[in-house]
Amino acid sequence: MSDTFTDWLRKRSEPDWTAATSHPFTDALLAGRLPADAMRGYLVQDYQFVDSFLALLGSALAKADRYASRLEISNSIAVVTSSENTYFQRAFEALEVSAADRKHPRLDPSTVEFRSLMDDTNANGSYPDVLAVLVVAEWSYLEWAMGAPERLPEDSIAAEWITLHNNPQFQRWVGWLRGELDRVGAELDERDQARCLRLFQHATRCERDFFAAHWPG
Ligand SMILES: Cc1ncc(CN)c(N)n1
Repeated sequence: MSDTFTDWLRKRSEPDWTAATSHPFTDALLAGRLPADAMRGYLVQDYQFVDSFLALLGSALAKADRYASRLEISNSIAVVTSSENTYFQRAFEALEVSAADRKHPRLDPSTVEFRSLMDDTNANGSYPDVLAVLVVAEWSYLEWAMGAPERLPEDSIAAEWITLHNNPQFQRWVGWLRGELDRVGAELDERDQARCLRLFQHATRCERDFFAAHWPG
């Protein structure tokens, strides 16, 4: 069977893709041996990531070429703004994150870089461009989280972060998102496909660097 557009994007993003999806940070998270300080720092920065990520989902919603796609995207927006948001609030309580760090933490350079990629794609990108960045953010998370052992970490903050990213609804969403980029990507000319590839590669490096910034090893 021939490669889909997203298979091609991913292959052309190696070795960064593998570095982002089998990082020592996620290996430790899955094994239940990630230090609480590392998880706290990561989640504080990730909450800032989620702000721009949500705006990027909104950009996809606005730029989509059909109503059925808008419905799929709005389902994902509902998850980010409900179960994922309450997860952050509970995790911040459990990890004793200060009010200042919940709202206005000092941003790590890896957060700044990822946010500016998302904000720029939101402001200037086409629908396929936006999808390219979203696909990396969601597919890479699905991939590491699917490596979860049968016995999840006892720590509920770690366990829940894993299941948020490998549950059947999330698997279905990532499958849809990839299919959507395969659909609209097939219509692009070579120049526009190359721009999607550059965005995909940039987002993959951002994912790798985000984990590296919080890995104490
Ligand atoms: C950095 C990052 N990338 C992706 C995801 C999954 N939406 C996330 N929560 N954080």
